[in-house]
Amino acid sequence: SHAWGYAANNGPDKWCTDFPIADGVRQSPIDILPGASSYDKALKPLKLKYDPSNCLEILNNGHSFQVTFADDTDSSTLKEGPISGIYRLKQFHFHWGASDDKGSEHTVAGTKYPAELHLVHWNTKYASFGEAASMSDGLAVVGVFLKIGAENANLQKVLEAFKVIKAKGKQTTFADFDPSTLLPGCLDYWTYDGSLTTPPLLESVTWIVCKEPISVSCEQMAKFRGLLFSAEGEAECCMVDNYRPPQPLKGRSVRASFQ
Ligand SMILES: NS(=O)(=O)c1cc(F)cc(F)c1
Ligand SMILES: [Zn+2]
Repeated sequence: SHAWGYAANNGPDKWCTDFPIADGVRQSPIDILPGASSYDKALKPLKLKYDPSNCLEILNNGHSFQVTFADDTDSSTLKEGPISGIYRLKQFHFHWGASDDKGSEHTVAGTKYPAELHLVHWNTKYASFGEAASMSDGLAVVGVFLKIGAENANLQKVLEAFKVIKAKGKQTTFADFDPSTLLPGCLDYWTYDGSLTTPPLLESVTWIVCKEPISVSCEQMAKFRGLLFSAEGEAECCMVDNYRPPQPLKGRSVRASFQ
């Protein structure tokens, strides 16, 4: 079975064994070089509309924690930006480090942030997330960097749920959460064609990475690191460094929505 993870024996350098697309032509994340990205005046502002009542549950899946949304209607959607059509929010999750000097998946001219938020959306021209995930224009993920600073009050509700989802496989109901509270004030972004950053590493993602980070305090980051990769009854293994390092650009261009 696919026991991929982030340890030396099953981490990013080993994923190509079970998932050969790991060495594909449009893999993510990447190191974003602002000086090498090209401003595209045709890029539209992001149009994000989220309905907090679509929020369903929060779960520890053994790789990260994720908040899942009801995606049976167009009430929580991403439109415009670099995409065409309507993409529905499916879930959001994070990647983070064992210390504040690392943790993000995308980097900006080599700069690593302590964490990165991913808001995952799927193209409604397809019947489901699962079908969309196998199509080159199937998914759109909005990435938001977290930077150490003031406590982020909008994260508190998520952090409070950690006590009941500490171990792999734990989940609990999570209601009335508005993910737009986790977006930066400025929605300038870089965009490029990429992939899922975890197995199955499918090359189906239009990446939309916000230039402006949101804040997180070091105490809040410590709470992220209190989650476990391990299930109840297993030897405890802290959920940290659940990020894939940047992958080769392989000729891709990165566009900027701003000058
Ligand atoms: N980390 S990611 O956003 O690329 C991602 C999203 C997803 F819905 C499934 C995955 F396996 C990976
Ligand atoms: Zn992710």
